[in-house]
Amino acid sequence: MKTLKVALLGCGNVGAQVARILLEDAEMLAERSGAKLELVGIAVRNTATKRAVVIPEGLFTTDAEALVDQADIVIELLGGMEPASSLIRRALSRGASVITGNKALLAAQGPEFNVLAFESGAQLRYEAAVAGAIPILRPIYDSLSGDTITKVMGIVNGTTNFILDAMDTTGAAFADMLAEAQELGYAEADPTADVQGHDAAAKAAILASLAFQTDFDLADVHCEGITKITAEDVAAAKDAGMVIKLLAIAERGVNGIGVRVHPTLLRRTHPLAAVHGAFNAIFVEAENAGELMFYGAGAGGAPTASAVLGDTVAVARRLVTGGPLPAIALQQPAKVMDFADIATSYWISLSVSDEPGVLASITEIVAHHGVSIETLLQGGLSETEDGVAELRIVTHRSTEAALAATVKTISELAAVQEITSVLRVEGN
Ligand SMILES: NC(=O)C1=CN([C@@H]2O[C@H](COP(=O)(O)OP(=O)(O)OC[C@H]3O[C@@H](n4cnc5c(N)ncnc54)[C@H](OP(=O)(O)O)[C@@H]3O)[C@@H](O)[C@H]2O)C=CC1
Ligand SMILES: N[C@@H](CC=O)C(=O)O
Repeated sequence: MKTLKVALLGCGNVGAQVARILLEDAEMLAERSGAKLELVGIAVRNTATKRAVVIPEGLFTTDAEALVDQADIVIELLGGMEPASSLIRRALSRGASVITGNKALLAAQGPEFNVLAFESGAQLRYEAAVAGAIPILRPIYDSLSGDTITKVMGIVNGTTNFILDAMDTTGAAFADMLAEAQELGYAEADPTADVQGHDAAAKAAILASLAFQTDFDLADVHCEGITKITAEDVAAAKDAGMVIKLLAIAERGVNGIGVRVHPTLLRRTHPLAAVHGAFNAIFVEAENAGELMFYGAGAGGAPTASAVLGDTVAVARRLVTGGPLPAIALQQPAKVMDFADIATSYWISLSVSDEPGVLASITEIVAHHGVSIETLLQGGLSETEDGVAELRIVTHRSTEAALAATVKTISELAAVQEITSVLRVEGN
């Protein structure tokens, strides 16, 4: 049986689990690959660090370049831009195949890596980069290649779902749940990438690129994180039979493809509302397949390692059987829809002076901007002791531009004391 040399870059949350599986399940992996997968080394920053799993000491090295230069397959799980980018380029340039979970790097440099891989005949796979253990990239790119995808919408960040879910179900505090997500190995090395939405935005760019056969990068994704979501927002949503989730949405519109990440209100009857903890789920709509939903563990060492090993076996099989790689698909230039043109509906929560005519003025403003009201929550105005009343409005779908203008004009009304929150609503 052929032996393929595997270099592992990184031995953190995910890398340590990949090493464990490569060592513990070597026989099973060899049977499935048709080749012995020999772990020849693990590059880390500090070889003395105690690891989550027992790994022979002799495997560790700080010389990542030398390790890459002797490998048939390089698994990059360092995270960040450098040295990950240079090491991936080094591997691909010499024809070694690369597996990575580094969505931030792929969203920035994926097209260049694809070209390098094509030129040298190397394989590049990155199923772990989006939604942890869930097989989503291969289904989108391969299984649905005979269909036309119209929309991809999902929860693709485990850390933020873990935080928002805990705020909703137990009333836990944002900061406490972020610390726990870090402890459990869900968060990025710099967790601001999770809570500010950048991790989900990178995944949205990758999903959109594969779903719509065009190259999107981070700059094409409208991105809002969850740092402004308060306990009051979560409670108000709950009160209205809704839940707040951070969604990544890529959809075909009249003027192109819109890709966005933002906190979104969902009715509790929506399937995505039932995605708890660090789980992820992705809805795909295609012209002929209709609606599909993919669900599973979206973060964490072992679940993510499962996706990495799936790619490793797939790469090894091709290295064993040989044969030409499929020709690289000619990517169309991205026609990114202007965010202002995207159609959505708004939840507007505001406090107003409890005086006659307020409701009529607000209704008039909304209509003036061509927007229509779907629901006035809590029956419209509900009086409080100090003459201030809370009002919650859910609009029908309209353009972002019209909705933002509506909110601005409402905020200028003398009777409006504060716009307490503006969130988007999906699935109504
Ligand atoms: N955690 C998760 O749930 C998921 C993570 N990913 C992605 O997988 C990748 C790895 O994530 P994760 O395992 O959580 O990250 P960790 O921060 O836990 O681990 C990173 C590893 O890389 C090593 N490393 C970092 N920089 C260098 C360097 N300059 N030279 C040598 N070694 C270096 C570290 O070495 P040392 O230990 O010595 O410090 C560590 O072993 C990231 O791209 C992440 O986005 C993808 C899906 C899910
Ligand atoms: N930090 C990420 C890890 C997986 O991609 C997340 O929380 O989803």
